[in-house]
Amino acid sequence: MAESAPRRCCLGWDFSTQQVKVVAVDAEMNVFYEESVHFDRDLPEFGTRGGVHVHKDGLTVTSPVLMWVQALDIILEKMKASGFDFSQVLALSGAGQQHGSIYWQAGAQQALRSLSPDLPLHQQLQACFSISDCPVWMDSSTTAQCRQLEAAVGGAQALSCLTGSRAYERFTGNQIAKIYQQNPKAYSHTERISLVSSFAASLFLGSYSPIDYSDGSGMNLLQIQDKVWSQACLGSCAPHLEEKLGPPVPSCSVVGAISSYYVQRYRFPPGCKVVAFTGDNPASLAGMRLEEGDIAVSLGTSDTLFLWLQEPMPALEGHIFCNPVDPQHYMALLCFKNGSLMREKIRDEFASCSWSEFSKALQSTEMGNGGNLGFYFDVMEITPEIIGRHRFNTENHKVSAFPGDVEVRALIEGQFMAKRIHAEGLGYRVMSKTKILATGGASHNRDILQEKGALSSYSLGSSSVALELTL
Ligand SMILES: Nc1ncnc2c1ncn2[C@@H]1O[C@H](COP(=O)(O)OP(=O)(O)O)[C@@H](O)[C@H]1O
Ligand SMILES: O=C(CO)[C@@H](O)[C@H](O)COP(=O)(O)O
Repeated sequence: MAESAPRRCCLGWDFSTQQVKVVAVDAEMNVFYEESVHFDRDLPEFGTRGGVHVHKDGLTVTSPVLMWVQALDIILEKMKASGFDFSQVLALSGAGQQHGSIYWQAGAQQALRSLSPDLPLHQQLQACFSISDCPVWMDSSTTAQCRQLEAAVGGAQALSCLTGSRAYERFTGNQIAKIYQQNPKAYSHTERISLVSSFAASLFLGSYSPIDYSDGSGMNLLQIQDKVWSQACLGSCAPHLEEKLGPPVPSCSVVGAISSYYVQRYRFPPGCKVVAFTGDNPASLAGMRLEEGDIAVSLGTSDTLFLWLQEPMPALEGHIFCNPVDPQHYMALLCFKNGSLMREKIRDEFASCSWSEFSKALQSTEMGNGGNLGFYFDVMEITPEIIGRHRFNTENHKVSAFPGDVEVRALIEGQFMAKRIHAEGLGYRVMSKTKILATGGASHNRDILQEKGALSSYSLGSSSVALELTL
């Protein structure tokens, strides 16, 4: 059999809530290789559901750090077994679920620097973390720390003007403050704190990778205009925090060459560059080549809506992050926690656990749902803070249930309506030329996307909305 010609490429990694994924992209921007490891399915020994552990209080949500490390081992071995030619990889970068934090124990940098190519990473990094279960973006247990931080800087709006967001429970500064207050020993044994993105980059770099401006904006710690850590915020959260975070860098920085571990074990070229990893939403803004005026909807575990901004407009709802492409610009983001997992629940309850039945329900009902409206928040929502299922019939009376098909449509219409209402609250206007781009797992479902386009046109009346799909 003829050998195929070597294909120079870059690798893109995604350490998201439910899985680790990789794509290889060639010089013509063709994605010619994809692989993934799904935490619940492929690493059942960690006992996660949807990639996380929800604690008894219903508010604390964590993920095991060694699960992420082992997922990387598995995916690299899968690539090797498939004959993937690592020697052609010129550079790699990637994304991580935002806000999650990793606590490297004293001595971990040394372990990272002296990895043996004979062993998988997870066997060598077992003793490297002072917190084994890391807080992730779904956590909402830090309300007390949020109020402390806002009080320390002169209130919610003042914090938003400084860091781009009022205090949010999942934002990393508040998570660090909770760990310092509740587990001071683990905090003092920590030599470095990474975000999921900079943690993943560190695994490839074989030393600590810096936090980038864009993902760093999701911490309530970074002054988004000056791009430096806010001394007032650091001081309010925990002592010696600046040295544990390290200086932040622009999102496009080359942070170094790949660790010799990968050169020896997988035959990566020694010059393979590691470009700073960033948050999954900033990475989507960059990867979807979003332009000013466009709006992107990501339908992953969370649903998010984001756009490119020239000037920051910090408010009490939503977030402003540093832009990952142009450090002079910004991006606005809204995050909805009841995204794909809520859709899966309604699918399981009303559409026989099948996406094709779910699609049939959407096809068999009319846009507008005969006046029936529903808002579904099985877990405490972020935008806005609300919980429960709320259904209203055509007479605007609250009801406790809809027929199955109506329920499915009410969920999808309610989700897109909420996105639109909150985006307009941020000052964003859908105009006749607005492109709405979609990404994330549920964007593969054309019937769900149909609703996105239809709802935009529907609520706009005569405006036509171009729907461009990025699958
Ligand atoms: N055909 C489909 N229709 C609707 N949703 C889907 C479909 N296929 C996958 N999904 C949803 O996509 C989600 C995963 O999306 P993904 O963007 O990969 O998430 P993450 O990056 O957060 O891990 C799953 O939870 C699943 O509900
Ligand atoms: O909290 C946010 C954004 O602020 C989430 O969007 C996380 O970044 C998780 O992303 P997914 O795993 O859903 O892609």
